[in-house]
Order: sequence, then structure tokens, then C-alpha cells
Amino acid sequence: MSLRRPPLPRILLNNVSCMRNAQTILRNINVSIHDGGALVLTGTNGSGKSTFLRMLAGFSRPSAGEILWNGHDVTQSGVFHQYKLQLNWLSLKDAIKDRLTVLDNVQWFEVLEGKCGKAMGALELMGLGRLANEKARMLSMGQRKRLQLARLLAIDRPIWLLDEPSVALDVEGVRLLEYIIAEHRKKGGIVFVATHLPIEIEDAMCLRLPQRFPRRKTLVDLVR
Ligand SMILES: Nc1ncnc2c1ncn2[C@@H]1O[C@H](COP(=O)(O)OP(=O)(O)OP(=O)(O)O)[C@@H](O)[C@H]1O
Repeated sequence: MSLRRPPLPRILLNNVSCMRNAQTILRNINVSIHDGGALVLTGTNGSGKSTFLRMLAGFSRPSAGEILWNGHDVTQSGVFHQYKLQLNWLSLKDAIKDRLTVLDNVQWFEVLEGKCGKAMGALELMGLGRLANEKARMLSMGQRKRLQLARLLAIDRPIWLLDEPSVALDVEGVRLLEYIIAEHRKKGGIVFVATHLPIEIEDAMCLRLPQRFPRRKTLVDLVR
């Protein structure tokens, strides 16, 4: 009889807490995620969703606990160097260069990544093929979000950290987002999504972060 150990989770958050400005934003978070997994983070404004993603991206360190990637603490410099190459980050700051064309905006990231050849296909999938040679400043908000998603596809790293990825997308855009997330997971990719808007992600784990401040009076309370 062979006794096989269960595989290590690709990412493990072990009792992680995070402080900003001497305040605890995240407290005792435990998450374990394997290849193909997804975690959807929800919670009120200021509950710490972006902080969670930023910590996973290595922009801030846990104040307690540890984040393990393949069993190694990502804050160790040798590990972090490898770990950060696994990450693809999408946030409300879109880092789009308005003076470049739409295509150049994707190819530029591909070049930085030492890759090439996927930019046009990614733009076409995201419905931006006809705009590939337009200057990026011509794009609407939803089109800019589609351009960010095309970059994710072109760069093709395994761990996606998506902060409000559906903001400004139309219904078709949200369906495309759901589709590319599903396809990414089929290849073993991992997806973390912070969102206020509903996104259909099959078998995703959900983590609702607690509200950090006492509930203030709402508009409804005030007009009663
Ligand atoms: N650089 C910073 N320095 C100090 N505090 C910060 C910093 N960034 C965020 N915070 C605080 O951390 C808390 C959580 O912020 P965060 O942006 O993670 O919330 P969120 O859940 O993503 O909110 P939203 O739904 O509004 O996007 C907030 O109270 C915020 O003021």
C-alpha cells in the first residue's frame, strides 16, 4: 500500500494579520488554495479587500502569521523573487499609456515579460481587435478595463490578483471576464478576486471580510 501525502497547497495564509497606521486591518486570516482554485473576497468599503491583495502581492508584509508559496515564506527575499514572477495584478489604477496604441500597451508588457505573440489574440478575445491601432486615450472606461484583461492573457502568469475587475464592464464584458477566469483555472491558474459586484466563478471559496467600523447612519436612517 502506498501512502501518498496530500499535495501542499500552492498558497497558504496561516493566521495572517495586517496592520496599517497602527490599526489592524486584517485579523487571523487562514486560506489554503491549490492549483485551479479561486477565492472571492467581499466586504464593505474599507474592510480590507485591497489590503489583502496588496499583501499577497508583497506590497505590504503581514504583521503576524505567514504567507507560504509552495511551503516557503514569501517574505524571504530568495523566495519573493521567484514568487513575484508568478503574479499578475489588475487594479483600478490601470497603468495604461494614453499616448501608445492599444496594441502597444499590451505588447509593451509582453516585452517586459520576455514574451511575444499573444497580444493581438488577447485583444481580439476581449473585443478590442478593431481598436488595436488606435491611441489608448480614445478608449472608454470599460474598454480600458478590457485592455487590462487582455494584458493578463498576454502575460499569462499563474496567479491572478484582481481588484474590482468587473467595474465599468458591460454585461458581455463581465461574461468574458468570467470566461477567461474559468479558462485560466482549467490550466491550473489561481485567481483571487476582490469585488463588490457579483461575478460567477464556479466552486470559488468566498471570504467576506468583517466590517471594520461601527455602522454609521445610512441615508435611509436619516430620512426616517
Ligand atoms: N496606505 C495606507 N495607509 C494606511 N491605511 C491604509 C492604507 N491603505 C488603506 N488603508 C486603510 O485600510 C483600510 C482597508 O482599506 P482597503 O483599501 O483594503 O479596503 P477595501 O475593502 O478594498 O475597500 P473598498 O471596498 O472601498 O475598495 C481602510 O480603512 C483604509 O483607510
